[in-house]
Amino acid sequence: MGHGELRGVVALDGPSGTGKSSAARRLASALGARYLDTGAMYRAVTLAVLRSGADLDDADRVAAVARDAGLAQGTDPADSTTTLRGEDVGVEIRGPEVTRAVSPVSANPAVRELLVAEQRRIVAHALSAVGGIVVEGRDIGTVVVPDAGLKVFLTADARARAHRRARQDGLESTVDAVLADVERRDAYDSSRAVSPLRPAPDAVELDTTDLDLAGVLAALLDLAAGRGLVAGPVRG
Ligand SMILES: Nc1ncnc2c1ncn2[C@@H]1O[C@H](COP(=O)(O)OP(=O)(O)O)[C@@H](O)[C@H]1O
Ligand SMILES: Nc1ccn([C@H]2C[C@H](O)[C@@H](COP(=O)(O)OP(=O)(O)O)O2)c(=O)n1
Repeated sequence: MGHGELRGVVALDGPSGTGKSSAARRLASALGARYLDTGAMYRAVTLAVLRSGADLDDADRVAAVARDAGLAQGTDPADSTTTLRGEDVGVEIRGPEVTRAVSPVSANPAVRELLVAEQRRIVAHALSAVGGIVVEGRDIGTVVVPDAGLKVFLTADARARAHRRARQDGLESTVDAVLADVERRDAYDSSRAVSPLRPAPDAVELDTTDLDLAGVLAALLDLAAGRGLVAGPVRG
């Protein structure tokens, strides 16, 4: 409230546990904008692949399952739903089976081509409907919306990210296991051939290790306002 309205696209990228989802959702809510969680889309396709029994290494089969999955991703920051043929899979896509398989599925070039096209369609629709959208993922500033008005690359120490993730999952005792998983997925996502995780040359890097969520939101609001992306009253 009282922050003004987002005009254009804010792209938030970065590794797991840096706070992309939390920050993107809050920023979109504060600025009356839509919110797109692209990781949820890769996770939902991964769930469809696991359910189909397809071999994760069978690139053609995985791509065919992705095309037939009936995926729909909502953009309401207060309730962003992910459905497969109308079935809400928001909880299941956060489970360990999907988390284990999502990196290889998201490295599939045909899957990326399909989802990037869908993400661009969602962005264009949001811009014409409400004028602003916050999009988070790994390749938003580099591939999906290279002309975004603001690109932010979130970072944080791996151990801080593992602590956040473990707390989120209610597994405080297994920080070391979560840390290993976070580091494995970072390495995989950063080294894949297609759209590897890396900051766009014109992205602003924001280290969230020592910031709480309110601090991250304040920094993002300042950056968006500084880029002239916020119309109307800016704070107070
Ligand atoms: N700056 C922060 N300080 C403390 N906890 C945070 C911060 N950012 C995120 N978290 C917590 O860490 C967990 C992972 O955050 P999330 O937004 O899902 O990260 P990402 O989308 O980058 O994987 C969530 O439980 C969230 O509440
Ligand atoms: N734009 C995107 C978003 C996610 N991915 C891949 C890489 C990630 O390991 C998985 C899951 O992304 P998600 O943001 O849900 O993951 P975390 O919340 O960080 O655990 O999807 C991607 O390749 N490109």
